[in-house]
Amino acid sequence: MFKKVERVVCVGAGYVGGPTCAMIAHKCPGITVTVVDMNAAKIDEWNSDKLPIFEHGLDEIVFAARGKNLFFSSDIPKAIREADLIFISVNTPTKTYGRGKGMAPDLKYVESVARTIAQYAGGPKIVVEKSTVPVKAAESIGCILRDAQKNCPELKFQVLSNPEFLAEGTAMRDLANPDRVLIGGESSPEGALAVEALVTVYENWVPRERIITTNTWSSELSKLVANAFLAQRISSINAISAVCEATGADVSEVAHAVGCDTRIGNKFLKASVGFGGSCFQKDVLSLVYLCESLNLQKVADYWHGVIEINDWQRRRFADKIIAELFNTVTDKKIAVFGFAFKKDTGDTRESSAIHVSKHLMEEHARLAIYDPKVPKSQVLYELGLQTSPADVEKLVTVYNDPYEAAKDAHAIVVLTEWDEFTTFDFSRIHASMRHPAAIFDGRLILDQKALREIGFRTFAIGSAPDQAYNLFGTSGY
Ligand SMILES: NC(=O)c1ccc[n+]([C@@H]2O[C@H](COP(=O)([O-])OP(=O)(O)OC[C@H]3O[C@@H](n4cnc5c(N)ncnc54)[C@H](O)[C@@H]3O)[C@@H](O)[C@H]2O)c1
Ligand SMILES: O=c1ccn([C@@H]2O[C@H](COP(=O)(O)OP(=O)(O)O[C@H]3O[C@H](CO)[C@@H](O)[C@H](O)[C@H]3O)[C@@H](O)[C@H]2O)c(=O)[nH]1
Repeated sequence: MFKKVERVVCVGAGYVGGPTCAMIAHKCPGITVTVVDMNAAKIDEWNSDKLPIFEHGLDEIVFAARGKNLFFSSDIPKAIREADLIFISVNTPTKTYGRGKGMAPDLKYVESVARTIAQYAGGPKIVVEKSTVPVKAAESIGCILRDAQKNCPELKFQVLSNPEFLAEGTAMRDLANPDRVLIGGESSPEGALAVEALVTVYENWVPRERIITTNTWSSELSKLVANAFLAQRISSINAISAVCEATGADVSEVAHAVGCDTRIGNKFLKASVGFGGSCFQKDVLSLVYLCESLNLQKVADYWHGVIEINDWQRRRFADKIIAELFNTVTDKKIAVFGFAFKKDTGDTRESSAIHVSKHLMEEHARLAIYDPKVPKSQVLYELGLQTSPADVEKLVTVYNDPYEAAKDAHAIVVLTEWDEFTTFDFSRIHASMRHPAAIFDGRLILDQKALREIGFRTFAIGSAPDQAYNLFGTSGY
């Protein structure tokens, strides 16, 4: 029933759908790939010279394949009709209303795509969940598709789970050389054929031993668990960063010493002002909600601790800034360096910068925000959602020049680990600031000693105040 895959469609032209399909088109010249989206403006951008998202290496691949075997279109019915295999790669944000509000993922977009496929398929299709979904979501998609089969016997569907593990900022590298590709499917002969059809697509560039096949529910759950484990490592080291600050241990040294144990490993142990991004919080909350729904409250509480520590770390950092600026930031200009949730992306979803900025705005600080990739409109939009447009208007200015942002500021707060921040002329910056001038490094990227020699008061996550300089007390938190 499922022949060799020649036409792939991806519904959802976002951070996952765009780069993933660009990579498939690049690696599989024999496959025609069409990416569709209900947002026509976004499709226009994908068809333009300025793509809607920034990832190293993405432009080159898209510009080379576009119009040959890679297409971006708003004609969803046509694309679905012509496809052999359809990726569902739409957003699954945390619900903001109703049952499961603030915890469960909103599956309305996934369901809507399933219904559209049911309506326009016209023949056999392999439907692949690429979106991150709770366990058993494939069952709901299958149910909608099976219902359509009742009136149209030529329709045949197999639903697979194929979660995506790319990280933003390194998406093209991750896609070109994944640690693993995970495919879950039914154990029936038809299911096995569908799994094999998708394996064949990935085999164009991923070694077979790195393609893992499992049952559908293992695949869906593994995605949530992978993100929960990664987020847990960050919360673990961030919890330890507080112990370091109180004791004179240094969190980078501790992370290095601990991470050298090959059983633990050295990745995802960088202390920070808290993890951000569209995935970690959403997916850990989704796991917590799942556990609660299964009456596994102890397990739910355990994973919820990861989120609690993350919120606490953001708050703790903001409180430290306020305490060290003599317990008041009212009307003080504070330069914020970095607004994206991590370097090498313009994405601000759930960025810790939003939360730290919000806490400082509640204390009436005047924020001067600089980020090399995040547009002004996006900064104002994100902060407007958290506070009020009037407060944003009054308290926030977005700068294109970091030196202007720092001029006359009482402090600089580093919230994203952009490489360029380490290249700034901090002597020049110090000279232009109000004194005593302070730097709060929430990403551990700056040379504290060099900054102190220039004359800055410094604070870095996870390191105790330098006793030789004795610039900060231990008060405040
Ligand atoms: N962003 C990441 O780094 C990442 C990595 C791995 C997995 N994921 C998961 O992948 C999924 C997609 O994430 P994303 O970051 O690409 O989201 P996104 O918001 O960037 O893109 C989703 C796109 O889907 C479109 N869409 C929604 N409903 C639609 C419909 N019914 N028909 C057509 N188009 C529709 C939206 O217009 C949007 O352009 C999520 O489940 C996410 O958790 C994301
Ligand atoms: O040691 C570390 C590593 C990361 N972070 C922060 O954690 C957040 C997430 O970073 P990262 O995981 O690199 O980026 P994402 O794009 O959110 O990718 C995660 O979420 C994706 C969506 O599910 C998954 O596909 C990826 O595998 C998973 O890494 C960012 O704010 C980072 O600054 C730290 O604070 N310390």
